[in-house]
Amino acid sequence: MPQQIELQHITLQAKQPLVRDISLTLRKGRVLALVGGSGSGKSLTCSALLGVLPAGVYQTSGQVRADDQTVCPDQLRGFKIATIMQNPRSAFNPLHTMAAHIDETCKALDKPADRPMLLSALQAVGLEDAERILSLYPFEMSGGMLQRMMIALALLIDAPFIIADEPTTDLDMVAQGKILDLLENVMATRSPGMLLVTHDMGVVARLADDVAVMHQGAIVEHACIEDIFTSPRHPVTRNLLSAHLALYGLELPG
Ligand SMILES: Nc1ncnc2c1ncn2[C@@H]1O[C@H](COP(=O)(O)OP(=O)(O)OP(=O)(O)O)[C@@H](O)[C@H]1O
Repeated sequence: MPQQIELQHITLQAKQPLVRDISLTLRKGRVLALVGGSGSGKSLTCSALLGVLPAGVYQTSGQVRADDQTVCPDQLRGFKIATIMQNPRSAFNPLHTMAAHIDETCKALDKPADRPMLLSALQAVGLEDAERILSLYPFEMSGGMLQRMMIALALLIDAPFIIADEPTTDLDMVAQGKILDLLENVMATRSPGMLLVTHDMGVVARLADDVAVMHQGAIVEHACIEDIFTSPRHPVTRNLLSAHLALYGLELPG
């Protein structure tokens, strides 16, 4: 199993450049937060890592490496990298039960649908009544339950890396808190490498070890969590922190 996955000098473009010369390293046991305003290029960076660029977007340079070997992202998706997406409802087929989703995922990855592992993954995410949960269709579940199910699938796959793209954005405050507890627990018990995409500096403060800040398709600051919160350098980082502190009536020291 790889210990680190790197994006090296990735440049993406459609009619115009969208993402410029991005280099990031995900390490097992660490959470790298990718933050930045809307449209700064966070999701496209994740898509490049997963090899699922949208139609009309092309990679013009760069590579993905697992440990020290260049790899095709197709080899990583699912097998080595699990994804937890924003808006969990759109990630599930409305015509399939949870049991069918699990079968499909296991078949796609050529993994046996191991019952004890499945029960332990559901229990780990707090979906206790396994029989009932497995019989449910997505419309019968809340956003928080579906997000838990996505995390359970990531645990079942047992991928060493996880991309969590805005995992709490569409949830109410209580559900958000529970999902953050769960992600903290996943890090403590399984130590995957995690790429956490978020706008929310509160989420960053809770989970991240390192932070990369994106602006207009480029990484403008990359530092450990302590440095980001105590001595942010780039104006975009300072703005993100100011907006976060303002929620608590605080200001960034000059
Ligand atoms: N399929 C596409 N064709 C052309 N441009 C695209 C396409 N997908 C995204 N873009 C553009 O690329 C830029 C980066 O988009 P991206 O979705 O990566 O931003 P983001 O940081 O994830 O934003 P958000 O936080 O709002 O999800 C934006 O300017 C967006 O309009």
